[in-house]
Amino acid sequence: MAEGFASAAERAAFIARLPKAELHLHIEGSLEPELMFGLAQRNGVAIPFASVEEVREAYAFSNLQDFLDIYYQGMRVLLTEQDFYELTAAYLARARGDNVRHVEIFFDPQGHTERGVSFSTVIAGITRALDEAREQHGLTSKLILCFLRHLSEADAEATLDAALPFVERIDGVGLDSSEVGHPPSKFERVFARARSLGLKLVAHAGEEGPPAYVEEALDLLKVDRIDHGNRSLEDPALVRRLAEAGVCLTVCPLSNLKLCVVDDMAAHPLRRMLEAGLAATVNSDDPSYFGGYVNANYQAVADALDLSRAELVALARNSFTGSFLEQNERDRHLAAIDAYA
Ligand SMILES: Nc1ncnc2[nH]cnc12
Ligand SMILES: [Zn+2]
Repeated sequence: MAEGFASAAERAAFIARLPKAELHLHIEGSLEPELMFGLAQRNGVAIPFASVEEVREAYAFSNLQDFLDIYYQGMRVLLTEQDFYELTAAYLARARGDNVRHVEIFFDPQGHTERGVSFSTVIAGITRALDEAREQHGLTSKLILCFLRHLSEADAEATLDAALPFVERIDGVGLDSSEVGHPPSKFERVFARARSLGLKLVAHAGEEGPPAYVEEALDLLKVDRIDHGNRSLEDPALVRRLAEAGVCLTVCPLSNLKLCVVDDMAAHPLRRMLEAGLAATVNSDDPSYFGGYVNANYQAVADALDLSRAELVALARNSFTGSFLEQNERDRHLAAIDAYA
């Protein structure tokens, strides 16, 4: 057992009560099969599954694209403001159960507007649940609009236009979907416009794509954080740069395993990232599809790598220092971690 824990059960209890932030969560990826079935029925949307068990059996992926095909199909049951509210409220309840104190949520508006669901419907449902969680439970949040990188930059520009009436409710923009063949450079102009609007910037990079995509995200998009970033480790100069600049990486262990970014959790690069001085964090990405929410991700990687108390505390601290919270809020959470640890 790692230093500081008498047993795996003691480490599990420590993780469960550790205050943490989640910085990489696609709200559409938290759609549990039970809710998918319920919404399909309520909205009269046909889905190609006969049971919840059949849905879960379909969640066997050999790469990112395999997953994305089923993820875009799943979100077709989301039609009304109430649907987006229920989806978001269900995730926030899970997050609270994992002692998550702050969340930064991605949403994919193009996955909805292309089906005729308006931007205002999506954002009204999500923000109603976020506001409720803040008022009732003190769970704070930021909202990040992701552009789908397999679509054109013109489509992303039109999406940013559609977001303008709601820009007060949006904290940042991101870049997700099929990575290889869709480098960050494709979105340089729309990210520059988002930056000029005062929005924070993040991008998925180095999940399946090469280290050069991480460099492009930094140099051309000028991102504040890198989502995933695993393949940065292939380039020692890039690792040094990320460490020196303190760039937060939002790492997603169960996602990496399910999408075959790593072959085995014991080979996960999280400890190597920490040892290299990278500001790595642990997140769930698409928890309904990948088999677990944030504590399950901490648990899986901690068990496989035998992470110590100090390493777990570092990961939780990184989740707040890498967040878009105001400094005094970050300090309040860091003090809570120190008091707990
Ligand atoms: N892990 C992931 N990578 C890229 N796009 C995504 N969309 C939802 N999850 C994603
Ligand atoms: Zn992601």
